[in-house]
Amino acid sequence: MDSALPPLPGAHTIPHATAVLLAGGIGARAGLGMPKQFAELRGRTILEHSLAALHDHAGISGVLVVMAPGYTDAARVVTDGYPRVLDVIEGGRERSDSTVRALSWLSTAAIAGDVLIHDAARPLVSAAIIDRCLGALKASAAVGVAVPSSDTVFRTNAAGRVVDVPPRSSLWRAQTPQGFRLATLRAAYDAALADPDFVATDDCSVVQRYLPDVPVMVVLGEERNLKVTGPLDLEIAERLLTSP
Ligand SMILES: Nc1ccn([C@@H]2O[C@H](COP(=O)(O)OP(=O)(O)OP(=O)(O)O)[C@@H](O)[C@H]2O)c(=O)n1
Ligand SMILES: C[C@](O)(CO)[C@H](O)COP(=O)(O)O
Repeated sequence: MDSALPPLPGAHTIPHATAVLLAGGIGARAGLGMPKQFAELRGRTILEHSLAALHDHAGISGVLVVMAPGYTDAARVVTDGYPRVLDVIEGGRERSDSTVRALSWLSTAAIAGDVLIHDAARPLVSAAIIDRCLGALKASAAVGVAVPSSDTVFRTNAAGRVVDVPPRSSLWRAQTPQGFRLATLRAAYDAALADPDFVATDDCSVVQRYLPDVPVMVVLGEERNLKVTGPLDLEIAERLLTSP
């Protein structure tokens, strides 16, 4: 196979996927006055931490970066040093709209196979998590990464009354990356987009809801793979980056 890039060490033994790095949000809850993916932790932007984790993994053949509208040039300054970045494109209004844009770009580029979708807001993702996700994709068409919930979770109604307390042993907190056969994720989104009530905060739920016959399997994440959402998360992530 002709390739402009040398093969990654050990790449032939590891299953491969294209990665989508979702950085299309504006970071309203972080309150920084700019998308939080440009905040620096230990001298590198959150965007670069997340990008490097995917880019440098032997199982990732290329990374498509989906960026908040108006920030693609700023993102390219970061992605320039990463030759396996396929492109930087603009995201949509919601996270799921950004995924749809990525799926459309991948179709146009005739990229098939498996895809890992990762939040740029999770800069502490480890190679071990990516390994587990890629490994599980060999047998499953949809894979989520999650950690067992250490909190009891209340489900409430609009009045704030607790209507259900699911057993904690069945509750997991979803993280990213989430891995899919591209054809499966595309089929799920095709069905979702035909639903006028479609809302989703992650991609596994789209497969789970719209392709109920496709099992979405879970592999273990890590507590340190936190999502930088509010100001406190920035402090925690900064500290975690100094410890293994
Ligand atoms: N329209 C959007 C919204 C979110 N994301 C990405 O999805 C991930 C998880 O989203 P979240 O933490 O909610 O990020 P923001 O949307 O930026 O945050 P906020 O909701 O506080 O504005 C982030 O990497 C974010 O950049 C995206 O690609 N496109
Ligand atoms: C995908 C996700 O990170 C899993 O926990 C999460 O659902 C993203 O949610 P957000 O509302 O976009 O922060």
